[in-house]
Amino acid sequence: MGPCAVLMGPPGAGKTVVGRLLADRLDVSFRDTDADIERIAGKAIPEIFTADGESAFRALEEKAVATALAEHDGVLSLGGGAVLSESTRGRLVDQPVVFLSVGLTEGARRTGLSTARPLLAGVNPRATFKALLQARLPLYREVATCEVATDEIDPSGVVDRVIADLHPARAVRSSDE
Ligand SMILES: Nc1ncnc2c1ncn2[C@@H]1O[C@H](COP(=O)(O)OP(=O)(O)O)[C@@H](O)[C@H]1O
Ligand SMILES: O=C(O)C1=C[C@@H](OP(=O)(O)O)[C@@H](O)[C@H](O)C1
Ligand SMILES: [Mg+2]
Repeated sequence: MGPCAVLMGPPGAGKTVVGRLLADRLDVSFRDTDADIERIAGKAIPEIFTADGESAFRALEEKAVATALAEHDGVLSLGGGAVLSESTRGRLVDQPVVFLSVGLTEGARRTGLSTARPLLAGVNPRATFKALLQARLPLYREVATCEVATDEIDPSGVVDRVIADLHPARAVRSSDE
Protein backbone atom coordinates (compact mmCIF):
# COMPACT_ATOMS: atom_id res chain seq x y z
CA MET A 1 0.00 0.00 0.00
CA GLY A 2 2.83 2.42 0.89
CA PRO A 3 3.03 5.40 3.23
CA CYS A 4 0.15 7.89 3.41
CA ALA A 5 2.72 10.72 3.43
CA VAL A 6 6.48 10.86 2.85
CA LEU A 7 8.16 13.97 4.26
CA MET A 8 11.41 15.19 2.78
CA GLY A 9 13.37 18.44 2.64
CA PRO A 10 16.53 19.96 4.12
CA PRO A 11 17.74 19.48 7.69
CA GLY A 12 15.74 21.65 10.08
CA ALA A 13 12.64 21.77 7.84
CA GLY A 14 10.84 19.81 10.56
CA LYS A 15 10.48 16.39 8.90
CA THR A 16 10.89 14.52 12.21
CA VAL A 17 8.85 16.87 14.43
CA VAL A 18 6.08 17.51 11.90
CA GLY A 19 6.02 13.85 10.81
CA ARG A 20 5.29 12.70 14.36
CA LEU A 21 2.53 15.33 14.79
CA LEU A 22 1.02 14.52 11.39
CA ALA A 23 0.91 10.80 12.24
CA ASP A 24 -0.87 11.60 15.54
CA ARG A 25 -3.35 13.82 13.73
CA LEU A 26 -4.09 11.18 11.06
CA ASP A 27 -4.08 8.41 13.71
CA VAL A 28 -1.46 6.36 11.87
CA SER A 29 2.02 5.19 12.88
CA PHE A 30 5.19 7.22 12.38
CA ARG A 31 8.55 6.05 11.05
CA ASP A 32 11.79 7.99 10.47
CA THR A 33 14.48 6.39 8.33
CA ASP A 34 17.24 8.04 10.41
CA ALA A 35 16.02 6.04 13.44
CA ASP A 36 15.92 2.87 11.29
CA ILE A 37 19.52 3.47 10.16
CA GLU A 38 20.73 3.98 13.74
CA ARG A 39 19.01 0.78 14.84
CA ILE A 40 20.46 -1.25 11.95
CA ALA A 41 23.98 0.19 12.35
CA GLY A 42 23.87 -0.04 16.15
CA LYS A 43 25.27 3.48 16.43
CA ALA A 44 24.24 7.12 16.21
CA ILE A 45 24.43 8.99 12.88
CA PRO A 46 27.48 11.14 13.83
CA GLU A 47 29.31 7.94 14.76
CA ILE A 48 28.44 6.33 11.41
CA PHE A 49 29.87 9.38 9.59
CA THR A 50 33.03 9.39 11.73
CA ALA A 51 33.72 5.66 11.81
CA ASP A 52 32.49 4.56 8.38
CA GLY A 53 32.18 7.71 6.26
CA GLU A 54 29.35 9.44 4.42
CA SER A 55 29.19 6.94 1.56
CA ALA A 56 28.61 4.07 4.02
CA PHE A 57 25.81 6.15 5.58
CA ARG A 58 24.26 6.81 2.14
CA ALA A 59 24.32 3.08 1.32
CA LEU A 60 22.52 2.27 4.60
CA GLU A 61 20.09 5.11 3.92
CA GLU A 62 19.22 3.88 0.43
CA LYS A 63 18.35 0.43 1.81
CA ALA A 64 16.46 1.84 4.81
CA VAL A 65 14.31 4.06 2.58
CA ALA A 66 13.54 1.19 0.18
CA THR A 67 12.53 -1.07 3.10
CA ALA A 68 10.40 1.60 4.78
CA LEU A 69 8.61 2.49 1.52
CA ALA A 70 7.76 -1.19 1.05
CA GLU A 71 6.71 -1.89 4.66
CA HIS A 72 5.25 1.25 6.15
CA ASP A 73 1.72 2.52 5.60
CA GLY A 74 1.75 5.51 8.00
CA VAL A 75 3.74 8.74 7.88
CA LEU A 76 7.36 8.33 6.79
CA SER A 77 10.04 10.98 7.33
CA LEU A 78 13.32 10.75 5.42
CA GLY A 79 16.73 12.25 6.21
CA GLY A 80 17.52 15.46 4.33
CA GLY A 81 20.04 13.79 2.01
CA ALA A 82 17.94 10.80 0.98
CA VAL A 83 17.03 12.47 -2.33
CA LEU A 84 20.70 12.48 -3.39
CA SER A 85 20.20 8.85 -4.42
CA GLU A 86 18.86 8.45 -7.94
CA SER A 87 17.32 5.08 -7.12
CA THR A 88 15.54 6.60 -4.11
CA ARG A 89 14.19 9.39 -6.32
CA GLY A 90 12.90 6.69 -8.67
CA ARG A 91 11.16 4.94 -5.76
CA LEU A 92 9.46 8.19 -4.74
CA VAL A 93 7.65 8.55 -8.07
CA ASP A 94 3.90 8.06 -7.45
CA GLN A 95 4.30 8.39 -3.67
CA PRO A 96 2.56 11.20 -1.73
CA VAL A 97 5.77 13.18 -1.21
CA VAL A 98 5.68 16.41 0.79
CA PHE A 99 8.60 18.79 0.38
CA LEU A 100 8.93 20.72 3.65
CA SER A 101 11.01 23.73 2.68
CA VAL A 102 12.95 26.12 4.90
CA GLY A 103 15.07 29.14 4.01
CA LEU A 104 18.75 29.60 4.78
CA THR A 105 18.44 31.80 7.87
CA GLU A 106 15.69 29.82 9.59
CA GLY A 107 17.18 26.44 8.60
CA ALA A 108 20.60 27.43 9.95
CA ARG A 109 18.97 28.74 13.14
CA ARG A 110 16.98 25.54 13.73
CA THR A 111 19.95 23.25 13.15
CA GLY A 112 22.57 25.52 14.75
CA LEU A 113 22.20 24.32 18.33
CA SER A 114 22.37 20.63 17.52
CA THR A 115 25.46 18.47 17.09
CA ALA A 116 23.38 15.61 15.67
CA ARG A 117 24.00 16.49 12.00
CA PRO A 118 27.61 15.77 11.05
CA LEU A 119 27.28 17.48 7.65
CA LEU A 120 26.56 20.80 9.40
CA ALA A 121 29.19 20.39 12.13
CA GLY A 122 32.01 22.21 10.29
CA VAL A 123 33.44 25.68 10.90
CA ASN A 124 30.91 27.55 8.75
CA PRO A 125 27.55 25.76 9.04
CA ARG A 126 25.65 28.60 7.34
CA ALA A 127 27.82 28.36 4.20
CA THR A 128 27.47 24.57 4.23
CA PHE A 129 23.70 24.93 4.60
CA LYS A 130 23.60 27.39 1.69
CA ALA A 131 25.53 25.03 -0.60
CA LEU A 132 23.35 22.12 0.49
CA LEU A 133 20.16 24.05 -0.37
CA GLN A 134 21.51 25.05 -3.77
CA ALA A 135 22.51 21.51 -4.66
CA ARG A 136 19.34 19.84 -3.39
CA LEU A 137 16.46 22.22 -4.17
CA PRO A 138 16.04 20.87 -7.72
CA LEU A 139 16.05 17.29 -6.40
CA TYR A 140 13.42 18.01 -3.73
CA ARG A 141 11.23 19.70 -6.33
CA GLU A 142 11.74 16.85 -8.81
CA VAL A 143 10.09 14.33 -6.47
CA ALA A 144 7.59 16.52 -4.57
CA THR A 145 3.84 16.10 -4.88
CA CYS A 146 3.39 19.33 -2.91
CA GLU A 147 5.58 21.90 -1.15
CA VAL A 148 4.95 23.52 2.25
CA ALA A 149 7.12 26.47 3.32
CA THR A 150 7.75 26.16 7.08
CA ASP A 151 9.73 29.33 7.93
CA GLU A 152 6.89 31.28 9.45
CA ILE A 153 4.54 28.56 10.70
CA ASP A 154 4.79 26.47 13.86
CA PRO A 155 4.85 22.65 13.50
CA SER A 156 1.13 22.30 14.18
CA GLY A 157 0.38 24.89 11.47
CA VAL A 158 2.65 23.00 9.08
CA VAL A 159 0.58 19.85 9.75
CA ASP A 160 -2.58 21.81 8.81
CA ARG A 161 -1.00 22.85 5.50
CA VAL A 162 0.23 19.33 4.73
CA ILE A 163 -3.22 17.85 5.34
CA ALA A 164 -4.86 20.55 3.21
CA ASP A 165 -2.42 19.99 0.33
CA LEU A 166 -2.14 16.22 0.44
CA HIS A 167 -5.47 15.09 1.84
CA PRO A 168 -8.00 17.80 0.86
CA ALA A 169 -11.05 15.62 1.66
CA ARG A 170 -9.76 14.92 5.17
CA ALA A 171 -9.00 18.64 5.73
CA VAL A 172 -12.59 19.55 4.88
CA ARG A 173 -13.91 16.80 7.20
CA SER A 174 -11.74 17.83 10.15
CA SER A 175 -12.70 21.52 9.80
CA ASP A 176 -16.39 20.41 10.02
CA GLU A 177 -15.77 18.49 13.26
N1 LIG B 1 7.86 24.94 11.86
C1 LIG B 1 8.78 25.04 12.82
N2 LIG B 1 8.89 26.17 13.55
C2 LIG B 1 9.84 26.28 14.51
N3 LIG B 1 10.74 25.32 14.85
C3 LIG B 1 10.68 24.17 14.15
C4 LIG B 1 9.70 23.95 13.10
N4 LIG B 1 9.88 22.71 12.59
C5 LIG B 1 10.92 22.18 13.28
N5 LIG B 1 11.38 23.02 14.21
C6 LIG B 1 12.52 22.80 15.12
O1 LIG B 1 13.69 22.64 14.31
C7 LIG B 1 14.52 21.63 14.82
C8 LIG B 1 14.71 20.56 13.75
O2 LIG B 1 13.49 19.85 13.55
P1 LIG B 1 13.49 18.38 12.96
O3 LIG B 1 12.08 17.89 12.96
O4 LIG B 1 14.51 17.54 13.63
O5 LIG B 1 13.95 18.69 11.46
P2 LIG B 1 14.42 17.67 10.32
O6 LIG B 1 13.99 16.29 10.73
O7 LIG B 1 13.75 18.16 9.08
O8 LIG B 1 15.92 17.86 10.26
C9 LIG B 1 13.84 21.10 16.10
O9 LIG B 1 14.38 21.78 17.21
C10 LIG B 1 12.39 21.47 15.88
O10 LIG B 1 11.70 21.65 17.09
O1 LIG C 1 20.94 16.33 5.07
C1 LIG C 1 21.61 15.29 5.28
O2 LIG C 1 22.43 14.84 4.46
C2 LIG C 1 21.39 14.57 6.57
C3 LIG C 1 20.27 14.88 7.30
C4 LIG C 1 19.97 14.23 8.60
O3 LIG C 1 18.55 14.10 8.78
P1 LIG C 1 17.56 15.35 9.00
O4 LIG C 1 17.33 15.98 7.64
O5 LIG C 1 16.33 14.76 9.57
O6 LIG C 1 18.24 16.30 9.92
C5 LIG C 1 20.62 12.85 8.68
O7 LIG C 1 20.01 11.95 7.78
C6 LIG C 1 22.09 12.96 8.37
O8 LIG C 1 22.70 13.76 9.37
C7 LIG C 1 22.36 13.51 6.97
MG1 LIG D 1 14.88 14.39 10.95
